[in-house]
Amino acid sequence: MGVEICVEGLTKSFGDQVIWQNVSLTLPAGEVSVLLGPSGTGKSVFLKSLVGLLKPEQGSIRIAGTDITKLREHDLYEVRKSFGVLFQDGALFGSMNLYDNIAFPLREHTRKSESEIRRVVLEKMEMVGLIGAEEKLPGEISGGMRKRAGLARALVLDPEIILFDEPDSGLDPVRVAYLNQLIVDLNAQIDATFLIVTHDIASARQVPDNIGLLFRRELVMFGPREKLLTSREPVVRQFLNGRMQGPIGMAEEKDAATMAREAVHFGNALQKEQPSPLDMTPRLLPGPGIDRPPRWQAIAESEARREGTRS
Ligand SMILES: Nc1ncnc2c1ncn2[C@@H]1O[C@H](COP(=O)(O)OP(=O)(O)OP(=O)(O)O)[C@@H](O)[C@H]1O
Repeated sequence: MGVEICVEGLTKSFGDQVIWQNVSLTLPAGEVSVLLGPSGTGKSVFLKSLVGLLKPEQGSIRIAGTDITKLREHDLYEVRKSFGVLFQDGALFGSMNLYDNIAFPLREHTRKSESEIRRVVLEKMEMVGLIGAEEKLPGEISGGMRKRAGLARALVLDPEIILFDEPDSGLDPVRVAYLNQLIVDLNAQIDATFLIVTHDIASARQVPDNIGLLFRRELVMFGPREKLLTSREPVVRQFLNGRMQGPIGMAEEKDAATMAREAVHFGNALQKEQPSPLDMTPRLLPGPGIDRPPRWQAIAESEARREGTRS
C-alpha cells in the first residue's frame, strides 16, 4: 500500500513555452503532499505528467522504482491502474446514476461479478458518506456530493496513489472542511500516497505532511509542511498569506518597476518579516471512529506536544 514517487529533473514545455523546468521532489509513500502555485504555473500539467497523460521532455518519474517516462503506452495503461484521480468536477457521467458511475472502473478493468462489484461500490460509498444516494444522477446532487462520488470512484480499484485536482474548487468553506476531514480519514484508512493540488491556503496549512510551491517555472520549495509554513522566502510568505505585496503579480510575475515601487512603499519590512508561532496551524487529525495507524498516532502525539508547549 502506498508507493513512493520520485521525480528528478523534470521539464515540460509546449512549443517554446516552458511550463516548469528541473523539478525534483519525492512524494513519500503513504504521506499527504500538497502542491501550491499561482494560476497557470502548471500544477495540472504536473498531475497529468505523473499519470503519463503528458510526456515531459527531460527528467524521470519513478513510481515504486519504475521510470514511467520510458514506458510504452501498454505498460503505462497498467501503471495508471495504481492511480486514483479526483478531477475538479468529479468527472462523472451525467446520464449514469452514482452507483453505476462508481462501478464503472470495476466493470471496465476487472472481471469481478456484479455481486462483488456491489460489495466494493457500497463499501466505498460508505467511506465517503454517500450511502442512500446510489440512484441519484450527478445533476441532482450538490457539488460537494459530486466530489465525494468522484472520490468513491477513484477508490474502487484500491489505488496506491491518489491525485486530487483542486478538490476544494467551487465548494463553500464548510464543505471544504468536511472534504479535508474525509481526505485525512481516508489517508489513515487506506494508507495510499496522496498529492493534492489546491489554492486553498487553509487546507494547505492543515492537511498535508509536505508542501511544494511552483513559481516562475520552477519548484521554489518542497518539504515537510513545517519548513514551508515557517519559511522566510518572500514568495512562500506572500502565497501562504494571500497578499498582493511580494514577487507574485497579477499576471503571475511582477515586473521590476512594480517591485521597486513596493520596496519604496513598504521599505524592507517584508524582507525582514519573521514567521510567527501562529504560522504553525494545528494539523487536522483522523476523526472519531477512525483507527489511527502508527504513522497517524505519531503525528497526533507530536501535535499534542506542540499544543502543550503553546499553552
Ligand atoms: N495541452 C496543452 N497544450 C498547450 N498548452 C497547455 C496544455 N495544457 C496546459 N497548457 C498550458 O500550460 C500552462 C499551465 O496550465 P495548468 O492548467 O497546468 O496551470 P495550473 O497551475 O493548474 O492553473 P490553475 O491553478 O489556474 O488551474 C498554461 O499556460 C496552459 O495554457
